[in-house]
Amino acid sequence: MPVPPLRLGVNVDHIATLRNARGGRNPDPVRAALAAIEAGADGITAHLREDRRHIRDDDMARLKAEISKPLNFEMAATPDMLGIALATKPHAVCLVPERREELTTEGGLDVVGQHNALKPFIAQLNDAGVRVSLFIAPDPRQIEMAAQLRAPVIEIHTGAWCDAVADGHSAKAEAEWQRIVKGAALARSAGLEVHAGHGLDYTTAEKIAARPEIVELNIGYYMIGEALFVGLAETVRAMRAAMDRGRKKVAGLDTA
Ligand SMILES: CC(=O)[C@@H](O)[C@H](O)COP(=O)(O)O
Ligand SMILES: NCC(=O)COP(=O)(O)O
Repeated sequence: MPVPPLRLGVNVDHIATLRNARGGRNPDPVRAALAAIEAGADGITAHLREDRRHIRDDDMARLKAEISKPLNFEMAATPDMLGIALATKPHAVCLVPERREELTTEGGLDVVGQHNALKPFIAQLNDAGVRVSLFIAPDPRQIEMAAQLRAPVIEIHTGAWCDAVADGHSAKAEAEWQRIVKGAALARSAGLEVHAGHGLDYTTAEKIAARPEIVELNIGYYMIGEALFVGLAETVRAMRAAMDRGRKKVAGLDTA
């Protein structure tokens, strides 16, 4: 059987985290999205959190207006967010759990416990032609309920696996990996499209890319961090050049 291509969705949330540290407009997550697409990203992911800690409403609107690739709008299942998503009409909405006090999205959505509450959100988004994805742990009960709820897509939360790999907890990492492998196979056999993401780096992305059931990875935080190092030297050179150009404009200046 042919192996489907694996799409890369670049999450630009943490460009906005940096921008918000100073307020203002820089660095701009839309500029980052355009650069990511130019470099080969197949789509852009952004999470409009209820507390607006990174992406803001106008970022989401600008992303939808300015990017040429699919926008994956991550959000909590709340009436306010549903209204914004229906007005924005992104390619996809990924429903995620949210707690204000968390540092990052710590677990998957409890679709088993919340199936009655989630049903109308999924139905309205489906009716609006938005592809719905549920961000869940690789837990068989959650996967089966996602299929029953008629969500076409799940995104497996890879955070627990990535944390265990990064912390060198090999037994835990292997157990989490097996959950992902089995969960991806179960989801595929239940007719779901399978995505994965959270905390992926080069090593974990390479490993999970070998799972043929998974057709999309959404990756942000690690790449934004790496981009600083890859880009810093060039940025320092550009700043040096700008300063030198300015200095040369001062008539008669002794630059020795
Ligand atoms: C749902 C998800 O995994 C991403 O949206 C990621 O969580 C973004 O980073 P924060 O969790 O820090 O908002
Ligand atoms: N849904 C996961 C995502 O968009 C990216 O997560 P991370 O790489 O920023 O941890």
